[in-house]
Amino acid sequence: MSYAAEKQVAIAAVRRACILTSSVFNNLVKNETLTKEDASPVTVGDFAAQAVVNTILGRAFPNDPIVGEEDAADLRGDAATALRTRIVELANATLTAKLEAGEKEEWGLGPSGQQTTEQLLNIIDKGKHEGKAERMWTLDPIDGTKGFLRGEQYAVCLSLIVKTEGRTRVQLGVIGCPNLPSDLSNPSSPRGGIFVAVRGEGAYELPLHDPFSAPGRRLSIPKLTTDNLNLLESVEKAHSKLSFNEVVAKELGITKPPTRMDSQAKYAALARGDGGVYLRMPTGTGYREKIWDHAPGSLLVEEAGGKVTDSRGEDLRFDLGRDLGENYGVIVAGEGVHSSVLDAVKRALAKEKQGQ
Ligand SMILES: Nc1ncnc2c1ncn2[C@@H]1O[C@H](COP(=O)(O)OS(=O)(=O)O)[C@@H](OP(=O)(O)O)[C@H]1O
Ligand SMILES: [Mg+2]
Ligand SMILES: [Mg+2]
Ligand SMILES: [Mg+2]
Repeated sequence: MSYAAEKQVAIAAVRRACILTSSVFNNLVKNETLTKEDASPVTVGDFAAQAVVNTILGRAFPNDPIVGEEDAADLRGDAATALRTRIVELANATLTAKLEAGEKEEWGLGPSGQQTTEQLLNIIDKGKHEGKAERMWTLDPIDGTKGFLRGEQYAVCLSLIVKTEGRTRVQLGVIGCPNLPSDLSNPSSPRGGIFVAVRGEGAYELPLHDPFSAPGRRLSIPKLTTDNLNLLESVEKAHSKLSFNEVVAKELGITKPPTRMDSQAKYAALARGDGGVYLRMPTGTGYREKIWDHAPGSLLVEEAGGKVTDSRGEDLRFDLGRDLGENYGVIVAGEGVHSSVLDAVKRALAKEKQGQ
């Protein structure tokens, strides 16, 4: 299946959300960030971007469930009036902006797209789905919120997961990276891109502001050897075990320093040929990885010629609910090096067990 209609809607939704988040960053004021129950931050940008994407998906594919990271519970009380007002203003400004190439008014866009506060809170809550369905979307409206707040990497991440022939797999992935430099080695190179993959059709990078103007650049992971590999890893020490990565790098004979980057921009960078290995091993707190943090990125890398597994070499599970299941870590690499990385991870795990 080509998922052409879904792809068009998803690209348009991610583009609008990226414009919103970029404008929020430039105008973010102090009280526009909340701390969630798990102590992680969420901003007016995360909520408003989820409202925008869910509105578009809800209009274009009303029967599809959405598994979104955020919910509106913290926005409903009197204490949240200022926050709520700002989110409504941002979401409506984004939805009502004039129609661009590839967009349709029936998706809730353009001058007639204004929503009430209640409608927007309810559409944010459409993302509360349990994550088990024959067909569902995943949305991370701002992946890497901490990176977003630092003015560094973050991504708007959308995927479509479908069960076909008994297998639940990601079929479409769209990742908007407003801050990703076109050349990672040159931070002043032009920034921003939309990364798109449809299963069986390859991975592409499109221009962020005009994604329908051209077919985009096809992505293919170059054949790297351990001499020219380097690790891509999280910035936040709490999100993955960076000390373990050092051991794996040694096992692999990698000499280049790691590239640290927030969000699924790591998957996008890898798909484009930067780095070569994204390693995300659990820190031992019992945290379970979320499907929206890996679904679009994993398809993007696979379609660019890479492989994504856990540390046992097994496929990631997108059929268990909002979590990926028990956290065995995530190993992402080009086809040619994935098995060496997996072996190195296994050796490093064995050494860790022996207390070496
Ligand atoms: N303890 C723990 N372990 C592993 N992962 C966690 C943990 N806590 C949070 N998260 C998730 O990490 C998401 C951000 O991942 P990143 O790769 O961007 O991490 S990092 O910021 O680069 O460190 C982040 O996504 P966002 O919340 O969308 O930013 C979280 O879903
Ligand atoms: Mg995330
Ligand atoms: Mg997020
Ligand atoms: Mg978050």
